[in-house]
Amino acid sequence: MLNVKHISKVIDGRSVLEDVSFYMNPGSITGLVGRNGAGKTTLLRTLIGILDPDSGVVEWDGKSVHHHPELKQDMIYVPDSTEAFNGFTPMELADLFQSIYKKFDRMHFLELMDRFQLPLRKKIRHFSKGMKALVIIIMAFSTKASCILLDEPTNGIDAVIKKQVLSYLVEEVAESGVSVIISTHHLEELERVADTILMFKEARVEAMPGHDGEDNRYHKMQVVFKDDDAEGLLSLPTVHVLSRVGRVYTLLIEDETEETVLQLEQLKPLVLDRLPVRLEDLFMFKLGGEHSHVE
Ligand SMILES: Nc1ncnc2c1ncn2[C@@H]1O[C@H](COP(=O)(O)OP(=O)(O)OP(=O)(O)O)[C@@H](O)[C@H]1O
Repeated sequence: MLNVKHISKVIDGRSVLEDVSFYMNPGSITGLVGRNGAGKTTLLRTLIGILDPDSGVVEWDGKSVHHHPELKQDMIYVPDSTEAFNGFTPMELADLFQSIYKKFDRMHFLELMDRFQLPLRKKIRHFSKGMKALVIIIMAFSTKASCILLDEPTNGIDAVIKKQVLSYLVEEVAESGVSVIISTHHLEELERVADTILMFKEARVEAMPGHDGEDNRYHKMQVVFKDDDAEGLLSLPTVHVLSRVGRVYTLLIEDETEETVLQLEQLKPLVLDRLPVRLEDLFMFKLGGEHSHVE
């Protein structure tokens, strides 16, 4: 199990990680989201031991990752750029990984390369983005590491390959019980696969359940008012406006929903409908800033 305890990191005088704590169970997928420059890559690089935290500890199965280099056999970080691998063929890369990761499963690697019809002896620089993404992910899972950190794994790949990559991830996690962290800006794909979402804001991380992007604390409603006067609505402390187009408001309601809905009904709206909460709604609400909604 990965256990991150109160890690903090300052880079160039700026606090990038501040008292970050969370844990990750075996056989789970954790999504890491946050705005550009929030600190996602820094967190992944700190978890794997490339960067040292200024304070706090990262434990894998009870041992500090930073004090037990042998744990690196069981953890792998896949960066968002695969340029370093361009000069290799997949077979050459497999040889390299096998020399580093003692549990590297060559049969598994060959089976997957065959399943996804990827060439073994062609230089990776000649692969499409999608093929590159798949090879690197296959390579990571073939190491048989129990903790796999993926930085933007589906960047720039088309919807068909993305679906294949995500299905493959879910299958691997279910079968082999590995723990996976995926850092991504593609919120809709996390909704489908993540058990937990870690949301970055101002160097701090909030963990929330990932079930289809829903969070029990929040409910989404669409309201249409008879006239332009929605002052009553905006004065309700548990109501946040996600968007407004004319008299149509999309709202995120926090806690005490029934009471708030009663108050909304008293404003006699023309329409008051419940909508499913998407991860994107929570992202906009929590990370979008004060003026993120459409006026
Ligand atoms: N080696 C470094 N030197 C100086 N500043 C750095 C370094 N690494 C990261 N930073 C700064 O730390 C902050 C977090 O960067 P990081 O790459 O972790 O963010 P991110 O969430 O992964 O961003 P993105 O989504 O755009 O990839 C940024 O302000 C970045 O400029």
